[in-house]
Amino acid sequence: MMTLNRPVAPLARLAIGSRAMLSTASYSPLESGPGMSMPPGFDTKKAQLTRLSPSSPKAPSRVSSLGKTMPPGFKAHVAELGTFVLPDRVTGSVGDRALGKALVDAWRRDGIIQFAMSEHQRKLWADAYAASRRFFKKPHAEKAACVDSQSYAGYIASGEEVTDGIADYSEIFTITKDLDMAEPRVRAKWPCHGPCPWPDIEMKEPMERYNENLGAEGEKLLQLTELGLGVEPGSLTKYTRDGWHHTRVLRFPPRNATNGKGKEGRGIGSHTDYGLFVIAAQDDVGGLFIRRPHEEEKFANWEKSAAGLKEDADDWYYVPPVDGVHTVILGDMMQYLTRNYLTATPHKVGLNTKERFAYAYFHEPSFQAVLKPLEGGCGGMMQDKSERAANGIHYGTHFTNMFMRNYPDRITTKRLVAEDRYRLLEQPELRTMN
Ligand SMILES: O=C(O)CCC(=O)C(=O)O
Ligand SMILES: [Fe+2]
Repeated sequence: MMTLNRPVAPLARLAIGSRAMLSTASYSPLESGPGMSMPPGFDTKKAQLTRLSPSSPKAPSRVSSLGKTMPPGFKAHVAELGTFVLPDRVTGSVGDRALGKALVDAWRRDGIIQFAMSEHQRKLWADAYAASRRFFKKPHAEKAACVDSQSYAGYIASGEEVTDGIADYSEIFTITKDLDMAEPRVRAKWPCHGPCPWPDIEMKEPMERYNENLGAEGEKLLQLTELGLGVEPGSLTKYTRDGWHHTRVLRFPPRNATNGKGKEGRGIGSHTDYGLFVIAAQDDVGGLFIRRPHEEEKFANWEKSAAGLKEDADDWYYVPPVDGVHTVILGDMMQYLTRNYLTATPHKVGLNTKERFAYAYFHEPSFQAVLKPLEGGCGGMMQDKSERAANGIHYGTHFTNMFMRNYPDRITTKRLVAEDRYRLLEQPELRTMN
């Protein structure tokens, strides 16, 4: 794997294969190959030069093969990312600060970062992947029985989810906070609160183990982000006490074996996710595309749907599968908190020639959190002095809005509406963190 090495960020350690080196995440030149072509009018030479800092030692010498897995029929650049290594603990050391800054810079430049899985995480992902394959192989009726009328956890059939008015082909098992019927918030009929309808222990145990680990990773990333932004420690992590973290375990059918409910070749339409970060793992098939931050591309998904944004444009970046890494993209709440200094990463999924499995863990604020934009940090660059930016956002309302929008026909949405649960979101106890 070839990476552009920049002489920056002294302590942003990168592991490439077995070698560790110093650099930040970066993009390689584009690549042409089967099923790929250059976007019209794109000048590779210029692109390479603009991605290198003036003092970069040399331009890349060969074109990567990572783009070979890109789903057919898509035009996109290939994102070749360096791989960060996260420390076991964040202490606020000089090294942590440098790493935090490098992460923030990479998100601002690329919209995505990639970090190495530990040996333990490789095992957790392998077990979750095996459980996912096992689950999705089950007969339809068995999978379809995994629903709950109070939570959005459970099975979503291919063609059931809607993004920007078009059915997605992803088949999903969603995991939300698993709360039994006696739990006070479930008894009080809080929207989206209820049990997770696990099919069996073989699915539950590995997924819970993996999620717990990713939860700790998410907290570490938040602490590093605080350091990178130069805001008070706790400015972000105060929102994730009892965070409304959730997971989407995903399977995508091959492009020639769909049920015809969606659009040819489209797995999930262009969208942004809702919270702080999405930490994701994918198998070796390939299908994920992202957009880099663009000054002129303005969106705020919590106000007006960003779904469908530039879906058919040519300037997407394909995120090739790399063994042993997690990727991290940003969500709506990170954009809101930083007043657009960090923006949510628009992304979409294409269908490949083979079925594809992926795992997306969403590190989120508490359902009850009312978020306010961060103060200070980044030399005053986090600016949006509008009243709108100062009002605060109730994360639970944003989450509920998004799930009602994605699953208009699901039993959970119907019950929420029939029982007028939505109005509870205004109550003070749903807006006060414990
Ligand atoms: O399949 C992927 O890699 C990403 C899935 C995704 O965007 C989502 O579940 O929201
Ligand atoms: Fe997503």
